[in-house]
Amino acid sequence: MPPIDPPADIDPPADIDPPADADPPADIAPSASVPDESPQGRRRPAPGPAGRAGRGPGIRFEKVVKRFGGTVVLRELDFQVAPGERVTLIGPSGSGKTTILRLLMTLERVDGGVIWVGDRPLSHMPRGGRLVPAGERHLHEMRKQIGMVFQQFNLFPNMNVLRNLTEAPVRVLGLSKDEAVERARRLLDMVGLADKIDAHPAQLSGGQQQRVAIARALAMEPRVLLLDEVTSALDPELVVGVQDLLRDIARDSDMTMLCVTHEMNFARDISDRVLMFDRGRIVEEGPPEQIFEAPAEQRTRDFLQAVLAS
Ligand SMILES: Nc1ncnc2c1ncn2[C@@H]1O[C@H](COP(=O)(O)OP(=O)(O)OP(=O)(O)O)[C@@H](O)[C@H]1O
Repeated sequence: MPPIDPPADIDPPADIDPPADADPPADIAPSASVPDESPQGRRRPAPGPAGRAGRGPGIRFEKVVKRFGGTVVLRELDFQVAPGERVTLIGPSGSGKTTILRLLMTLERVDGGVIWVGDRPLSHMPRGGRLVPAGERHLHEMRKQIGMVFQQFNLFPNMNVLRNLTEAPVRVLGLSKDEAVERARRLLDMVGLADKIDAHPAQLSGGQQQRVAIARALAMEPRVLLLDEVTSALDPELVVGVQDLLRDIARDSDMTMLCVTHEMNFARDISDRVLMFDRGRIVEEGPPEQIFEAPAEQRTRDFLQAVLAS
């Protein structure tokens, strides 16, 4: 297989050298600007609500390029997230935030560069001393670590709540039915929907459906949790309950979390760090208090003002 082909309109990145035996260092070291502990000291070694001990892996985007047709959405994007860190992506519509989550979820493939999750490339796999685009089996293995909650819930409409929560743990993780049911019951209890176990999605409010979707993501015990505008499809009175649930999850678990939201108070509460995007690039990053109270860049100020006015 040839080395990674950069798109024609982008300078080719330097060859991506897989480390000796194709194993780069274990969890990506946090960059100097990444706090190791949140100010609240909320990182706990205890198992999170998903029952898994240990921090989620670090994530690193290395010169990542994504194009849709002739449009370059991400142009050699570099950033990293420390193990267990909670990072929120903000920025104007179309700046590439959802695309970043979809690349991590392997719903989209990179057109250049490499995405690392912990010590393994997500988008590529080592072969013959080079990194080559990942095959389906590699993607399937990597995907198990990553859970995503979508704006539109994406529950299976023809399955009841219990089956929505047990289907993938049984099929993908190989749990026995009893184990999966036990896990589902525990999670439904946690999200306050134990009494809806037999309901179908259409019988639930949007807020309840989103809680089920959160429980379903956690049922896979992901080490990375991606949240994409999870409250923007909800009626205003349902937003608080879902946000409170996610605040608790962020506080109590050690997953690495990436969140896209237009809710700045929510972003402030759950993030260790905020990345401000514009046209596929990071224009500013920092702890939430810095970004929201003293943004350095005019584009960040303009964006925050526009969000406040909306
Ligand atoms: N499947 C696709 N096909 C074509 N273009 C796409 C596709 N997905 C995203 N795009 C384009 O990529 C750009 C970035 O989209 P993306 O959804 O990542 O932005 P965003 O910052 O998440 O925006 P928003 O805040 O509105 O959700 C946009 O111009 C969008 O139209």
